[in-house]
Amino acid sequence: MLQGYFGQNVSKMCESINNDLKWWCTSPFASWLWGHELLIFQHAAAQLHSIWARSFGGMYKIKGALFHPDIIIATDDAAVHHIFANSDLYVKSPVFRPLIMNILGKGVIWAEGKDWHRQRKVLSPAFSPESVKEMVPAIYECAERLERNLSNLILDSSSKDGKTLNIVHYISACTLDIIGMVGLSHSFSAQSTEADPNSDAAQIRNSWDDLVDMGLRPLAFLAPLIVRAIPAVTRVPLPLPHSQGAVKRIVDRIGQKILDRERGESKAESSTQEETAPITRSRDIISLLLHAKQPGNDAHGALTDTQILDNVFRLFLDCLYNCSMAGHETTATTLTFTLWDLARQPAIQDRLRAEVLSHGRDLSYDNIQKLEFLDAVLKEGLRLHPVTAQTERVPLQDHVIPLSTPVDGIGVTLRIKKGQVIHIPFVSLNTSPHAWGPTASVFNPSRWLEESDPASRPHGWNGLLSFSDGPRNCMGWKLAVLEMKIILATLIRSIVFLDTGAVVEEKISPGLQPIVGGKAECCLYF
Ligand code: HEM
Repeated sequence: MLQGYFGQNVSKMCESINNDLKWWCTSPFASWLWGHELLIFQHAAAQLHSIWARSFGGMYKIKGALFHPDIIIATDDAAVHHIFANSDLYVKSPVFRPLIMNILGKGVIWAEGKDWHRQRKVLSPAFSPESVKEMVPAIYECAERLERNLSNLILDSSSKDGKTLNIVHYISACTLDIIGMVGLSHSFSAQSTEADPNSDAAQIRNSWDDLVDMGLRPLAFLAPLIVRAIPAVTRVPLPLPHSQGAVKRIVDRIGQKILDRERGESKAESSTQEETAPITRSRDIISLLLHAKQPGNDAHGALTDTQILDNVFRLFLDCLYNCSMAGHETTATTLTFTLWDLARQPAIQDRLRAEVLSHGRDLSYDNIQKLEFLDAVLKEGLRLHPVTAQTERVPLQDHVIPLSTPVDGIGVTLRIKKGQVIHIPFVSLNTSPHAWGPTASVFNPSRWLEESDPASRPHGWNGLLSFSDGPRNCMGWKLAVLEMKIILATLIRSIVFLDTGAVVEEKISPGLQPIVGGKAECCLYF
């Protein structure tokens, strides 16, 4: 029988769950082989955790697959805040680190301890408010290109009844172009209408599609479980790391080219600096990393070439696997889901369009900041569809976790052992009725415009866990938010998005994905 962590009554849970979970209710045991993990995989992202958290409270245990010890699911606000605040103690699973290293290299996402502190410090200036503001012209350029491309496609459509497009690829091409320009001063031309199918952008796109497809197959359930049961398997060339290896090779090659170009430029700069006025150094990420390597700059210590490449790579495949998604894919997926929400709620879409158009066609940076409803729509999209649907942490020593809701027989703290695997489902936290009220699962941007005491909100960015929390929160959140606001405002001012009526399921592969008929896609009608 499913054990509420603290032994709550299972019949209480049965009252609140829907029909397709009846099997679960009547099942006396978790599967002896798969524990509860197969069931969780078979459902929509974190769907079961949201239900179980309502029945068992903020902390409960599930049975691990392949005889893995029980896993704690944490959705208690104080506990989750405590875990993220102590990021040196609660680390990403050591078992999966070699896999992350194979896929992502030894960049900031893989690093722990002193290495992570150093890399994060070196990267931080690239994401300061001033640096992000400098990225605005590039973001506008790409957003307007997307608006033009979509408008032309709609106008060219021979059908009088409008046009249906899978919006995912268009938005992701736009955000790839943005990340190329702001991160690397590199143009991928992903939005070019005459795109070469062999171009880097096309290859990145194809590899990403392969990865998403693979994540929807049964192997995606098995692969991490096998790695967890037999960690040495990460040294065997498995299909999954191979597919990502292809992307890594592309990105390493681009990264190396950019590195050589930047090195050439810095040499040229230093040889002319004595004769001319000092040259303003570019603030893109690669330049910042190279700056950290300059002799005499001991502030952060020198990064090795491999670390520089790993961080370049990191830009493209940001958060992949452990926290999933590429820097551009995270943003693209959030936008896709938000547009889908707007397509299903035409009144909300109209209200957003009216707000954007009230500023004319001049969508300056300052004007964008003033758009309160746009801000509310974006927050609501991020709340309902956190692309990193869940994450995992493991304590390096025995520890005591504080709880916001005292539990009978346990009290206000929970003692946990070193090595205990803890899963934190962001989706469930962001849609908890306890924090967000009875309409927690409904797309209702107006909730952000209502008076509320900020202290009553959960921890995280505006009470959301979408960008995680604590010292290891998302480094790119300011860029992501600005980028999404500009793209959304640019599109909504001239295009009306309509729902096709297709049933879209949200699955994790490797981050949250819109899935229609077993395939990753989100079609909208224009
Ligand atoms: C909507 C867009 C985005 C979302 C929802 C998002 C979400 C997240 C989350 C949840 C984490 C923590 C994952 C974990 O610890 O398990 C993370 C980490 C990170 N994100 Fe993002 N991200 C987004 C966009 C970006 C962008 C555009 C960049 C940079 C270009 C970026 C850079 C990073 C970095 C560097 C980390 C690792 C931080 C560290 O470990 O110290 N993210 N992101």
